[in-house]
Amino acid sequence: MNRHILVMGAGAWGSALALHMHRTGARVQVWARNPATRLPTGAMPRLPDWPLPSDITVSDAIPAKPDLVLVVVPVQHLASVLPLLPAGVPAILCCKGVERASQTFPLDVLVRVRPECPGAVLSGPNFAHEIAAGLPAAAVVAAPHMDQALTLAAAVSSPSFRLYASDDCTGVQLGGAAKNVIAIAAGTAMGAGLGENARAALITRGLAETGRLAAALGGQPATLAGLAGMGDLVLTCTGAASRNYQMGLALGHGAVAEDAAAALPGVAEGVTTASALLGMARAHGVNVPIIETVSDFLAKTLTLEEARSRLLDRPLKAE
Ligand SMILES: NC(=O)c1ccc[n+]([C@@H]2O[C@H](COP(=O)([O-])OP(=O)(O)OC[C@H]3O[C@@H](n4cnc5c(N)ncnc54)[C@H](O)[C@@H]3O)[C@@H](O)[C@H]2O)c1
Ligand SMILES: O=P(O)(O)OC[C@H](O)CO
Repeated sequence: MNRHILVMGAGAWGSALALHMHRTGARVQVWARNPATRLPTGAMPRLPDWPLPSDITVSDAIPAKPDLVLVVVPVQHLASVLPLLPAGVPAILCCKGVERASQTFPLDVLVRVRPECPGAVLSGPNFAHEIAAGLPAAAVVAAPHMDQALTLAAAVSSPSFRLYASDDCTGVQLGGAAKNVIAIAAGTAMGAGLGENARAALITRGLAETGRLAAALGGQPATLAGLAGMGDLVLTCTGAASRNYQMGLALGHGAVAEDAAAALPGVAEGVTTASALLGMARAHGVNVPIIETVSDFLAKTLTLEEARSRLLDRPLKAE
């Protein structure tokens, strides 16, 4: 069947997902707020030259009844884009983070802005340029009910991009949000020359605090051992292409946060998510020392040396 897919957002991830869906044989239409100035993907330094085929239309038009919508704008802009969603069409939110103003996940934003639209999320270890190149990858589609998640995972899967289904929307969204914050910590440690041992400790203890938070928020800690948790955490904390990791590297080298963010080839969601996740954790009485340290470091209430000391000088405890 020639399914009609609308991709909202024409950045790196929206473009990669448009190419992926086009390869499955779908008819793909991309919505961009300003199609004339859509960045050709080849203009991004870390991306190979992968212009969209001419039969993927890029415009500011929203079709009335596509079969599926993929929403791929940064989390802080989600609420301004969702009112454009065609009514009654399933939407998969493909962004990773926490809305700062409301301290809520993307699916909560959808329920607030468009409660009548059925929603799901897609998250996992996926660099856009690798998906665009058709390299093998896997991710998770989570929806409130497993049958919805299975249907949507099947709608997006291909022989090179394997989608697993989950009904743990909280765990999947938390994994995608937290890994960006931990990756800033990992990059900072590497940039400051603290070494591979320090990075491995940050990844492991970052996963531990994310698991605690998942349990408190009503998610399943086991989800954090999967693709949307450990899988994405490892990729983002070790893959040089990660913008969150690059942000950390620059901070570790001594850059000012605003300059480091401006030099990135796209959005680093961890920058805005750090304080929002910390707010969520505090509201639920959960101790998240790495997320707290990244948030305070980004807010410039801690120096790098103070951040290092704060993490290492805490009382010893059982693992
Ligand atoms: N790039 C990746 O490898 C990757 C992979 C998985 C998930 N993600 C997630 O996908 C989301 C988008 O990331 P990206 O890599 O595409 O970012 P990007 O910086 O490459 O592009 C963001 C796009 O959003 C558009 N945008 C910004 N504000 C908007 C608004 N108010 N209305 C409409 N469009 C707006 C920008 O014009 C741009 O085209 C993020 O949450 C990111 O964490 C990215
Ligand atoms: O470049 P980043 O840090 O936004 O990471 C991209 C993807 O989320 C990796 O899964």
